[in-house]
Amino acid sequence: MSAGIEAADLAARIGAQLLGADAAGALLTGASLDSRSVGPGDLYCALPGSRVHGAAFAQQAAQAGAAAALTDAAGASLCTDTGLPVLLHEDPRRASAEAAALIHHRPAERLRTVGVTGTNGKTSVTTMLRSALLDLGVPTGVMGTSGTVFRGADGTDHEIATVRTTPESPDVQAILAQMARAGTAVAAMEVSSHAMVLHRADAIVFDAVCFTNLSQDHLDFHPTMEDYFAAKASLFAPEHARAGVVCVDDEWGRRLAQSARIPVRTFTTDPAREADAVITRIAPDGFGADLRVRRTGGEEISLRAPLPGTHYAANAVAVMLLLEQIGHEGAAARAAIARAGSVPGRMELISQEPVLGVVDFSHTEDALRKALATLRAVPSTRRLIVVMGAGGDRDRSKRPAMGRAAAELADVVIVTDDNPRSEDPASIRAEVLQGAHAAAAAAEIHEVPGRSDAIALACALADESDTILVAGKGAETGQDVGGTVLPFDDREELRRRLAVAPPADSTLPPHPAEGR
Ligand SMILES: CC(=O)N[C@H]1[C@@H](OP(=O)(O)OP(=O)(O)OC[C@H]2O[C@@H](n3ccc(=O)[nH]c3=O)[C@H](O)[C@@H]2O)O[C@H](CO)[C@@H](O)[C@@H]1O[C@H](C)C(=O)N[C@@H](C)C(=O)N[C@H](CCC(=O)O)C(=O)O
Ligand SMILES: Nc1ncnc2c1ncn2[C@@H]1O[C@H](COP(=O)(O)OP(=O)(O)OP(=O)(O)O)[C@@H](O)[C@H]1O
Ligand SMILES: N[C@H](CCC[C@H](N)C(=O)O)C(=O)O
Ligand SMILES: [Mg+2]
Repeated sequence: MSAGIEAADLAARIGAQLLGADAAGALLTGASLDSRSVGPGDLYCALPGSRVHGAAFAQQAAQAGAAAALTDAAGASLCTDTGLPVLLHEDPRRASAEAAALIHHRPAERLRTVGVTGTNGKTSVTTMLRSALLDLGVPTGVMGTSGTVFRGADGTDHEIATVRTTPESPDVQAILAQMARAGTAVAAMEVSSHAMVLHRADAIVFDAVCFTNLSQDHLDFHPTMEDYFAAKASLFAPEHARAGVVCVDDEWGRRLAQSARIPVRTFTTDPAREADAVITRIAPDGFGADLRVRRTGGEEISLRAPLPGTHYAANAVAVMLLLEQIGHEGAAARAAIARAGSVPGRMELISQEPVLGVVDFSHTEDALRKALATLRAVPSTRRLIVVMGAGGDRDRSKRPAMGRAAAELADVVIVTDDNPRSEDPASIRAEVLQGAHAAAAAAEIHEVPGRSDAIALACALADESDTILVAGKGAETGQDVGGTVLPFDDREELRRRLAVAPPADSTLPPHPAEGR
């Protein structure tokens, strides 16, 4: 089905006023809210931003072939000046999702959709879900931090290089349309809190949604944890989803289970708690774990988590419950989870001996604590060495908390850089170090500017039976310094320093390389 709707029809359906002579018949075949990616026939969504009004770029969008603009009163004159037909709406950001859905003929209704939210675990759960569904023979796509990949009905894999955890709504709708056209049966996507506030995942009623957990992050964008929670919780409403799965390990999840306006099933890693699925036993096995799970009614089932730690046990159960909600139940679905394999850059095993080397995307205090506690529990671990830092132009208040967590749980902490972006790397390190030094712990603390040198120091300090965790960047392939992204991959760097051979090809089509 090819995209397209006439401007007058679109304006009527989104409740916009249409301005411009001869505007009614303009055919809109795509949409974009960034003038730099507008193509011929697109609706340019000129939105008010935090820095500038998108209408300032309407001329550029018109030159690139836009067929109309969607904007608010503040952007109207700049848009009409271009001569383009203008759809005037009081909330153009919200309207752009609905407009893009209409232009693409509501793609979310042409496949099954799963949305995963929570501070940590979104990429892990969507990736594990994709692996399990592919194993079950279901052509599946994922959209998230690691980019977008999807399998068509003919078995062909496609890749789209998306950058955000949740792309902008016109991109989300265009990608879902591509998936639907290719015959993808299930689309699993990460839904960030930014996405909920900025209406990126509007105009989708997910068949199933999942809440993994909430802990401190993004307090640069959200004024309070309550606001951050409210953004994520808003996904659990009939206009966004039909059914949900909620981890009730933390207080936020318990509140969500009570307040959700859609039916939800709950799960927990705490055997003392009540839930629809309770993990009663986690038996580490290799670099994964065998789980026992108690279901409603008391039935006990077995499930394999492909990665270690209580958090990956929780993720495996989340995947099991999501599969149930989209019609894949029982032993076959559980066997597919067991075969799911690993998640790039998440507790990724780089070497096993003489040093256990692991790369993980822990970039919050909670994730760092989980990763360090998991590695501490590995019987072969003698000393635990962590290389970590915190991102620039992101929540500053998490930096000391991350430093403190590292110093409390590791024996050696090497504080280094992690995408300083526009900030001074030394001042970011100072904030992390302040937390590390404040910890009531005896950890040895080093500051090493330059991530490559930091990883080198970790490898030099490691003796036989020590464990190295390189935290924060996971599968990222670049280091953003002052807006320039320099090639950098923790996994390659650690492999090189430990003189480990790169892994054999995975059987799954790879995710596109993560940007930053
Ligand atoms: C904080 C945040 O999310 N800001 C988003 C917001 O930017 P803004 O309001 O500052 O936009 P602006 O720079 O004032 O520009 C106004 C408008 O002009 C447009 N523009 C601007 C310049 C130009 O040349 N042409 C053009 O059309 C912009 O696309 C925008 O629509 O609206 C823009 C699009 O309208 C988004 O691209 C932008 O995301 C920026 C890039 C961003 O970095 N977001 C990150 C923090 C983010 O979304 N992260 C979450 C993290 C998830 C997680 O970790 O859980 C994610 O989902 O990825
Ligand atoms: N269920 C979980 N609970 C807590 N921590 C987790 C969980 N799952 C994964 N983690 C930790 O969080 C890190 C990030 O995981 P993942 O990439 O899956 O999260 P995300 O929600 O997609 O993050 P982002 O917001 O950056 O997209 C992992 O490397 C791991 O350390
Ligand atoms: N989705 C997260 C990723 C953070 C990754 C970390 N390496 C950093 O740069 O802070 C964010 O944009 O906040
Ligand atoms: Mg993610």
